[in-house]
Amino acid sequence: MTSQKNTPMMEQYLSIKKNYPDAVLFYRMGDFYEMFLEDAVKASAILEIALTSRNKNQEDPVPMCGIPFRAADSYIAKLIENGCKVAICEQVEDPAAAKGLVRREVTRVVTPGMILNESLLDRSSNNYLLSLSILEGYAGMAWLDISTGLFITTQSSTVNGKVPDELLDEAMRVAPSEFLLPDHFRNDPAFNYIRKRFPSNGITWLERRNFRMPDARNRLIEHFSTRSLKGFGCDHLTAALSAAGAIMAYVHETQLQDTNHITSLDYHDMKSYLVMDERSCRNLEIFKNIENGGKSGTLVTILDNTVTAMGARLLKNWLRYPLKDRDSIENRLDAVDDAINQKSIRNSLRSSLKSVYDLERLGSRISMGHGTPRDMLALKTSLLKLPEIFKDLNRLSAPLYKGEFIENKEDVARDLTQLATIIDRAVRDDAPLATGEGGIIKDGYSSELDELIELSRNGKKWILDKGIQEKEKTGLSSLKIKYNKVFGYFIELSRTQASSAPEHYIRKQTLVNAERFITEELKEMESKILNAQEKRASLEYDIFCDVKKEIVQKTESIMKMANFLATVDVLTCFAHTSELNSYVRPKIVDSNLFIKDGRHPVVEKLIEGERYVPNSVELNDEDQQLLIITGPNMAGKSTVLRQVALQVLMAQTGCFVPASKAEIPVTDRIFTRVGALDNLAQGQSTFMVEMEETANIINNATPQSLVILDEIGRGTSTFDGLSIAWAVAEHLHDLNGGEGVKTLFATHYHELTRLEHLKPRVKNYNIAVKEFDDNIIFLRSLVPGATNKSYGIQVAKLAGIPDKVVLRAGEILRTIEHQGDLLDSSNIVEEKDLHIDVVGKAKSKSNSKSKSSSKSQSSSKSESSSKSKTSSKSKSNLKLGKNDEAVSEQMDLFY
Ligand SMILES: Nc1ncnc2c1ncn2[C@@H]1O[C@H](COP(=O)(O)OP(=O)(O)OP(=O)(O)O)[C@@H](O)[C@H]1O
Repeated sequence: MTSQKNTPMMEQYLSIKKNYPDAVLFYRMGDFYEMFLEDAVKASAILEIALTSRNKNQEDPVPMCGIPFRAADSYIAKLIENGCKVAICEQVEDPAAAKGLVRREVTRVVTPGMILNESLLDRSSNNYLLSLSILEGYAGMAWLDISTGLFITTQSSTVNGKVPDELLDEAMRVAPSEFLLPDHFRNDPAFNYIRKRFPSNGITWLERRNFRMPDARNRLIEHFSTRSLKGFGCDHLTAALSAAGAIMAYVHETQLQDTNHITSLDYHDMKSYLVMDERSCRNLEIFKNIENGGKSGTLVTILDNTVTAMGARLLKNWLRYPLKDRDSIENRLDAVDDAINQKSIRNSLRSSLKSVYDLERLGSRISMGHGTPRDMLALKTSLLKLPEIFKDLNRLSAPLYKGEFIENKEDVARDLTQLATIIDRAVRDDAPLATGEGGIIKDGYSSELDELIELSRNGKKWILDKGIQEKEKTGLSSLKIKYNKVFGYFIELSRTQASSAPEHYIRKQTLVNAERFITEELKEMESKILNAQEKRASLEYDIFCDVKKEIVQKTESIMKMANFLATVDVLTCFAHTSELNSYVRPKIVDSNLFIKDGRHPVVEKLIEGERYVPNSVELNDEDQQLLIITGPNMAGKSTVLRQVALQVLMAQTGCFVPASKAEIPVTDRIFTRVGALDNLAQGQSTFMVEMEETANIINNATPQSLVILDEIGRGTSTFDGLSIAWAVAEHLHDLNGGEGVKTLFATHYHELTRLEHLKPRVKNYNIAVKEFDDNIIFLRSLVPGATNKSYGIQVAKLAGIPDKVVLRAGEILRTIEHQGDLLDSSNIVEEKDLHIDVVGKAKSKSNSKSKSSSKSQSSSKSESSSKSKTSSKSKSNLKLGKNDEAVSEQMDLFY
């Protein structure tokens, strides 16, 4: 489009648009946001709205589409979901007062990580923007939730100049909706990881200068109005500050308004928390289930009985970062204990907290200039609940309820009481959502406003009264005050009385029977009445802004209180959930883990038609550090494994646990290798994922870790798998200079149970079942000792595999068990030789003589093949089930 052809409006549009090339520009025109050119083509397709054009009849029509400004939120949400950014361009002067084209400016840019609108956010989740930077041998990371002001940073040493895995894992845990990466790394393979793992999350490439030090640091200092960042404990962490400073630059660039609600930068010391990588979070179904990524069947849904949105978010953060400091864990447990014992206080607290709105997001919205009168009312309602809440808290004894960790507690309390009073005095209880039409401010707050309200309410009455007063004063009986569009209000006298009109009456019109006059007072009043509504709305808006300023000044106090109330909410929620589900207080110990009658917190709630069978587990550093757990499919091996991991996690979060007694040692990492979660979409095979996870465990587990291994080696040939499983079990036992690591190892490789005799701290357990005819009954209890049966075929039958196939599998299994050589197919009776008799038993048509001769032949064959192939480790040496001596013998070779 050439500039000669452009209208002034289009010129204005293009000059604004050029600063926001990667955003869809919402250009405000009256009651609509219009989009033009490529933006219109793109947005109309996503939003499914009509694409029209400006200058239709000209050679070069401009594609356009529009949406009503009142409905903008839902359209913005749809564009964001589709990976777009939206720049909102408003009219920044009154169109009526504007000379020529109305001035317009972009007032904010909405990106996936920069959402403030409540309707676009999940109340119980933080919405993070995360940035990464590499500087001077360190990788820094910072993440911000602009909707709550939570701002965190951390850093680690780089590995071969790259972002280390621990930081990338952390990024996965944070799960941001938008990444901010340095532009100069656009082609750096180190960042492929992010591109691969977060294909649907927006990546914004930011110019290098935003990450540069010392500018990044200075930006932060300026924002927090501090002299250094020492108070935040991160003044020396250059890479962390580079990442955080870049976030701040992006905030300034996109928000274009105050961000006072970002009151601190928290340094996240990864070493202070129990580490659980993203895969383990998935494996243990803490936040998302494995089946479809939804919330059902997750730990968080069982534990989350919080009553505020802030509490729900904090609970997730606590679960994401369980503590490692024993005193801090005990502090939380004390508080939960206290609230369990004081049921009536707890109930009263939870009922008060229910009336507390989302202070973090309210505070943020108001501070960024988006607050509505209703937000103020919500803030007031919440603040007015504080005295009741603190009265209850004072009746509890645990230190965490005392709010002692609220810095300058007295100032905060005073600030918030003042604020509640100001809002209460100023804002009407029935204030509207919007600020444009008045009806916000209470009578009596401002005499000027009262007069305006009085005028707009009683304007007509004033005129009527004025007419009566004038009539009385002048004694002119025909005097009337009337109104028309031409003159506004005027006084009308009959022709006969018109000559007696007082001198200050100004003649305006002569009619056949009457004369019309105005007076200065009447005109003054008229303009007051006619403008009253408009003036009232504008004065109310000014007062509303004044109240807003008061609130903004106290943002820090609001945020501190929000955080405190969220903590109280989570602690009382833990108490409520623990009582509801009969959890017990775990004893935090030094080394040995002991859980008596433990239950899986989720499975116990979800199983139907069966009672949950509790199980006890002990892991110690003397004689049972690595438990080999065998048992049939479906017996409950995975459930026991996960329940132990979840109990450790719950205990270190500060929650009670589902057991009759629990001693939990402070654990530094929980590693899990559970099931087969394919990462095919990311180009990794099931086996590759399994081995990567196993390698991660072997390389990083410490004596304080807990390792959960569920059937490793399953994704490859049985012989390879068994060998790997065996070697991994040995390695974990001998890890850390022989100290070993607490491990629960569930397996179908029964050969592994031999390790109990070979390694001092290995102990066999199995999940008991009862055989009954050809069926099994699951007893679900974990008992000492090994089992050597898988009952896979019985389970297949339970799962609905057709009888014919089940019977055939049984026949094959028996043959293999007797002959011992899987690959020698000549041992397997031909399928056509099988038939199913009326009672469902499979029989071979071959007579017993031929069967036994074939058996003896194959067994001698098997023996010779076993001998000849041992050294070459051929797969044909595979033995399954009871017949495992050969494999065990081979394993013995390693000792
Ligand atoms: N202690 C228990 N009490 C009652 N039901 C249980 C218990 N443990 C497990 N279950 C039930 O058994 C089902 C199967 O358990 P799980 O997946 O742990 O078995 P598994 O032994 O790991 O099976 P596989 O070897 O096939 O993976 C669970 O989904 C649950 O419904």
